[in-house]
Amino acid sequence: MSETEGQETATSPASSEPQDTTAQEVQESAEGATVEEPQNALTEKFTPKEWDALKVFRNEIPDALASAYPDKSDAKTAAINLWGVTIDPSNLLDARVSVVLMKFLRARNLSVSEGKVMFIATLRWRDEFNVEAACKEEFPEDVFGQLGHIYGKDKAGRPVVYNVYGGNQDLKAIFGDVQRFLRWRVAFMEKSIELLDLESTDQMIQVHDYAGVSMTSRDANSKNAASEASSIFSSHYPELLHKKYFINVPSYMTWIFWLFKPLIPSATLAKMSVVGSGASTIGKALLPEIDAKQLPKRYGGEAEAF
Ligand code: HEM
Repeated sequence: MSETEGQETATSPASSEPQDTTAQEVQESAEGATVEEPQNALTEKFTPKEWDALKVFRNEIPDALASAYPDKSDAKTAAINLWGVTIDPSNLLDARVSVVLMKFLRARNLSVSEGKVMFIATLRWRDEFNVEAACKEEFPEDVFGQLGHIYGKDKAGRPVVYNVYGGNQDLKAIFGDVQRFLRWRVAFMEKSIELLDLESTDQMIQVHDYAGVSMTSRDANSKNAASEASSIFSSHYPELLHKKYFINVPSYMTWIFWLFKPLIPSATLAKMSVVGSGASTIGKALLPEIDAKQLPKRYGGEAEAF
């Protein structure tokens, strides 16, 4: 049975035309007419169970928007924008909207009620945190200029995003103001998401480079920043990560990985690997995913990058 077989739950009983369920799904509108379900390469991979959950979730969206924005009188009907996608409650039949909504369902094992709670909490958090302002903020180049790099793609076209938390960085200046760091980190995450077309790519690879860090780098501020950022990502950035590598981790510090275990959902933890130091060790871990031409030389690739 193909992955898309069984999605076609509401074809017109009068229709004797054979339906091409891989190209489009057909579903019944409120008036009983059949309407086409727009598809892209990502929605075509949804399973029948995922489609079922998505259809129920769509009906909950107006109510979710009303809960997220209690002060907005037209919240149930007004379109919102999330990660560059317009979510219009009056027309949710859009492939990229389906991809975004599916992230909340997948992060909650296809439970519509839990996915809805996460969706509402994410929209509220985005307002409270003021993600829009964080994205416009100018951060001092001498502090943040070398902290994040978006460079290259993996073999499946996913963007690769590097956080250089080691190196010769002034970690005291970076983490001295935890809230400012979080605004920078969230803005950097949003910038990385802009590279996802949500048509064929909807996840990224993240790399943390810890070259040169020591136990003294882990002060109260950097620990708070790390656990707060980690909690923001698991609560409000569902299913955006394909894999995450922690590279140049000093061997005596690998245990720190396990400190995060209680904070991170097990499915996310399974996407993470700790890699030792040196270009050849790192290359061995990353080259199966990222072509040498897309991988910086210092990580065992061939690219003349940062
Ligand atoms: C000593 C200096 C270190 C600093 C300044 C630091 C900084 C950070 C920051 C800011 C985050 C937030 C998440 C993000 O930015 O994507 C983070 C997350 C994390 N760090 Fe570190 N870290 C350090 C050492 C380590 C070490 C040695 C390990 C061991 C592998 C480690 C493992 C992790 C894990 C597992 C996460 C959670 C990732 C996530 O939720 O996506 N960290 N760290």
